[in-house]
Amino acid sequence: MNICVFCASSLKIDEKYLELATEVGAELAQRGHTLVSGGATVSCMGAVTTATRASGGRTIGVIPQVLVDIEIADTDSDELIVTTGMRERKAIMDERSDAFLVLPGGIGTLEELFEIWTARVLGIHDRPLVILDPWGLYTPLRQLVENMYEAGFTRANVFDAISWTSTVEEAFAHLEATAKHVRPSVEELGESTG
Ligand SMILES: C/C(=C\CNc1ncnc2c1ncn2[C@@H]1O[C@H](COP(=O)(O)O)[C@@H](O)[C@H]1O)CO
Repeated sequence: MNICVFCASSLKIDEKYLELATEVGAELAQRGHTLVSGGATVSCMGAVTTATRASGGRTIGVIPQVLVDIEIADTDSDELIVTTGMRERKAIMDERSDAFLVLPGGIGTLEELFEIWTARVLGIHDRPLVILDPWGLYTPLRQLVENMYEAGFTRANVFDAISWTSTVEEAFAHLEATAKHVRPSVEELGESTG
């Protein structure tokens, strides 16, 4: 699968979040998946891409020109797509992904999570959306959405559209068990075209 990982760009976070992103990148590659990321070298975004390639995995980075200009683009990416802006970037990350994994992050990560979550609740797509939150950063968010549900602001399927996990193993097991369409690998494509 092409798995999109949304995660932090901040340089101020605890080392444990970078270690988690590294573990996720390695696991993603070892399970034979391709990483779709925001194409930046900073923080967890950089950690997940570096670890994916270090474990033999393929990476697709999608980054707006403005971030290329400040020289944080992941130029080692197997495929680096430069977009005119953030909206186009998110649209391409969406198009290129079979499943979505959200790690601890800030408001940029939340924006990405909510776009995919909302679309799934509305039935616009049925791809897996998994949160990996070992330290409970998103527990208040979950509570907030529960409050919204109880007050009638969200649809009943809001929690069917997302899975909360706390270990890397659990997160990947869930992504793989619930994915409905899987892309042929680069090797399989090569074989079929001779
Ligand atoms: C120069 C530094 C960071 C540059 N900022 C970003 N670089 C790349 N991608 C970013 C940046 N800020 C937001 N994004 C996007 O949102 C997600 C992460 O945002 P968050 O607020 O850190 O959760 C990320 O997936 C990007 O798509 C160093 O300070």
